[in-house]
Amino acid sequence: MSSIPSVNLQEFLSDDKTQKEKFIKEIGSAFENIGFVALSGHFLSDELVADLYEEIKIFFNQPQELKDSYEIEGIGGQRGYTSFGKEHAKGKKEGDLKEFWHFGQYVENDPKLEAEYPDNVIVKEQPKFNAVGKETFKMLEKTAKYVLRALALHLNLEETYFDDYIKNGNSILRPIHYPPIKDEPKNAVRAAAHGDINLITLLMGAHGKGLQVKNHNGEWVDAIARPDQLMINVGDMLSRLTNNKLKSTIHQVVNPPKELWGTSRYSIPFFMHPVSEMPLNCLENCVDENNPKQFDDITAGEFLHERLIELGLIKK
Ligand SMILES: O=C(O)CCC(=O)C(=O)O
Ligand SMILES: [Fe+2]
Repeated sequence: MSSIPSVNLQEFLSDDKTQKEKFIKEIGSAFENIGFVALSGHFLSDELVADLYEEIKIFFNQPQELKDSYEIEGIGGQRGYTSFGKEHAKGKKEGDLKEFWHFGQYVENDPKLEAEYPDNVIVKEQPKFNAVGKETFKMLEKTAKYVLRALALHLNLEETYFDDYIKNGNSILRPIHYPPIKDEPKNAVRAAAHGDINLITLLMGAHGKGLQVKNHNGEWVDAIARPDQLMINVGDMLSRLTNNKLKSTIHQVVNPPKELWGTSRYSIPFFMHPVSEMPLNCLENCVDENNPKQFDDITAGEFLHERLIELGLIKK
């Protein structure tokens, strides 16, 4: 049995109060313990998922020169292409063995945020690439909104507590390509051990081996989802907000055994971020004598900036 619990979002969306409460309890306790859950009943269709994989595989297969023309200077890799080996985990000097693309927020009715966020980058060679990315972004954002509503109820907050913070939030959809491995990597893995920065992450593509999660005993356990499930985890922002009641669990993507070095891995995380002004100050009802406040007050924007420097994506 996998140590990552499974939940079905349709239970939360049903009119049956018992089903709804069951979902809240299950996801709440999963996030207080292992920090990860496999979720079915989301808003992505099989067709959309297949279309996005097709588009990103075409893109990552393009000549390096063409991909490099989509790497934009001065925006900390927040949109468009980031080349192989550039990002490293916090505290590590070796780059991860991956290249990736970033789709960002499609701001609606908010000129201030439109000016704050970098524009999405259009891939001219692939007419469907951007439309498919945008649709996937929207469906994952909608899924994440309901997951956060369930978590708000679990935390004894208003159900819609997160709604205004995530509307036009600084979220990122990141298709990743881990290329075939040619030479024995020196101290580098596909993705070194890290916690995610954001509120929650929704990951497509966790149905092959590779992703591992560190449990309470410090052991690495495989995190494998069924093809119809998204892997969802708590990020550092939500852990700070809840004074670590919800756990942002360290995870990594290991290199495959040598006989599989010739194969690529593709995965597509959606990092749900709030708007930069959201305070991540520990919630009052998560602090008491037994759980003293563990984190300094900070906004989401300040926290993100700090991390992008630590990951090597922005220079100080
Ligand atoms: O590729 C994966 O399965 C996970 C990637 C990941 O953890 C991340 O990009 O934050
Ligand atoms: Fe991650």
